[in-house]
Amino acid sequence: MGAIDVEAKTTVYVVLACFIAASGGLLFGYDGGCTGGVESMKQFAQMWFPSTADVQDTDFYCKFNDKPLQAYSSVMHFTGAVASLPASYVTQHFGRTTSMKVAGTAYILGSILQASASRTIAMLFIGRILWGIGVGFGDHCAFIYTSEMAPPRWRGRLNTLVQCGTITGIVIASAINIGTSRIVWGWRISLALAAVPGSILLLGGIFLPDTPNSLVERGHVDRGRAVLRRVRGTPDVDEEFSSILIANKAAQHSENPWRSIGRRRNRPQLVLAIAMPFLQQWSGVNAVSFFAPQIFAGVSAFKTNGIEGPLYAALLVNGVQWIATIVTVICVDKVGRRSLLISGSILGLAADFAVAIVFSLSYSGGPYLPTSASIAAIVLISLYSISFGFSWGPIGWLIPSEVHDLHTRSAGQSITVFTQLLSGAIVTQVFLMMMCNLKWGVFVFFGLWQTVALVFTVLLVPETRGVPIEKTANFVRAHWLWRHVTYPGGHIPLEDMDTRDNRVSESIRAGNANRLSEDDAPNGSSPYAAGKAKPFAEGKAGAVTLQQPMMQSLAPTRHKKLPARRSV
Ligand SMILES: OC[C@H]1O[C@](O)(CO)[C@@H](O)[C@@H]1O
Repeated sequence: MGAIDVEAKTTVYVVLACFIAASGGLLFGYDGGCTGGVESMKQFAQMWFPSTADVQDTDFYCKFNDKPLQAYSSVMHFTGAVASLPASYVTQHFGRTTSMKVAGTAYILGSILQASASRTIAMLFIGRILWGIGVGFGDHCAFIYTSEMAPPRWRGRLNTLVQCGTITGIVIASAINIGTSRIVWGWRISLALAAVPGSILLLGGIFLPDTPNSLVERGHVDRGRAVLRRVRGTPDVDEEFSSILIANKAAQHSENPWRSIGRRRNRPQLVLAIAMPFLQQWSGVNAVSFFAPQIFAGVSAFKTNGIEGPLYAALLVNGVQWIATIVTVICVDKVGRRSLLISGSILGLAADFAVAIVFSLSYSGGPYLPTSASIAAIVLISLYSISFGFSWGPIGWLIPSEVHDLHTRSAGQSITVFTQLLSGAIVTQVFLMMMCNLKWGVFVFFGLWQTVALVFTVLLVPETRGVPIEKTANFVRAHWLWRHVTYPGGHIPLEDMDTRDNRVSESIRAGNANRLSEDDAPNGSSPYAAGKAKPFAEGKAGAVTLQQPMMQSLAPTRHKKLPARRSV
């Protein structure tokens, strides 16, 4: 029995399309890297937040504990969280590329407003609100676009490009800030340059094709097939296209996706959609990415370098994260998601606790840490940053974006973007206040969240590497623990067994669906549920292959014999 490799070619075209879509991440990153640095520039601080402009003698932990400054930092996140909800509607009903256009346009307008702000601080805040809209829409569509365009074997790699875009944006903005901090009104240049990633995304929205899944979902079946042929670089796409059609057919519920996602059968996906971005943010990454210049402004090793010293430290910490993220882009489809998450959590929590120990032992009041402690802090914060870069940074986005059925995918992605940005907003808003009150304890706090993330991953995160996107939802439902949440008694119904198990698919082909469940699943337990059958077969180099009978069992006529799907 021949196995059919559904891995189509990974064409230059699809890689390029995903690169452009990944600039949805660039918007987010540029914002993060730019804002922290701009806030630490003297002219900007004197003009807009005068109480933070002269902090020479203030306590190390409390230097930047300024309410308006925190509000300016976090307003982008709050708006982004809110914007991700309408983004779901637009992405689902008007296409992924329409959301790209909205995101790019809002971001460009936000840059113009902030860079030209004078007299009233409202211009700064409105500009940042527009950036929030850009990030809410941009993150929403970028992850869905890359997941749907990518062939299964490359999905992890292409999807993690978005986070790679984010950290690239942070690094570029950190480098630009070093240059602009030497120029009078340099902060305006930093803010104006944000229009560049906005323009890339806008042009992408105008010139890129929408995904085959979105086109089919919106009734453009022929265009969907044509795009699939173009991105796969072959006319022979019938098998993949038929699974998109079937997934679309299954998705044509009359039920509202927001209601569907709350159903019992979608509970694991919903929990992953919320927990992954939540845990990603509560590991404290924004404290490091956005506030690195502020943290390092209190570190004695940099005090002689004026404003530039902390900016260099920020560049270093984000630069190592950038390298770690690229490593994951390269290896995520080989190594798998779980092992990266687990090792990242362990390294991250160790680094957090170690930073807390260094700070607690060396702090004796006053504005600066001793030099040896400063160096230790930079090394440890860099280690934390590396751990985030190869694990929760990219994979905290990847898993939630690939686990939903087509019908609930856009709503699910909104929930993820909403949770991510809301958590980011809260961390951003309270971090400087927490640092002032908890002092080194803030790093213990973040370390504890990393411990929660570790336990969550071990128990509840399924390994979705190589599973075709049309099948990940059933794959997750069948996870050894989740299946007890998804199905009454933990028994997987036959219609959800769209696995590569030959026995299942051959029996379906032979019209023995009912016999299979009686013979092979005594007491109602299925061979899959009982762990006898392997859900997915792996070919060479981790490529997932579809078995011939499985493909035939996917044909709509074969489903006639299957029991009707219940809403659980
Ligand atoms: O790389 C760090 C950055 O990435 C994000 O997690 C977004 O994916 C941000 O919250 C953070 O600042």
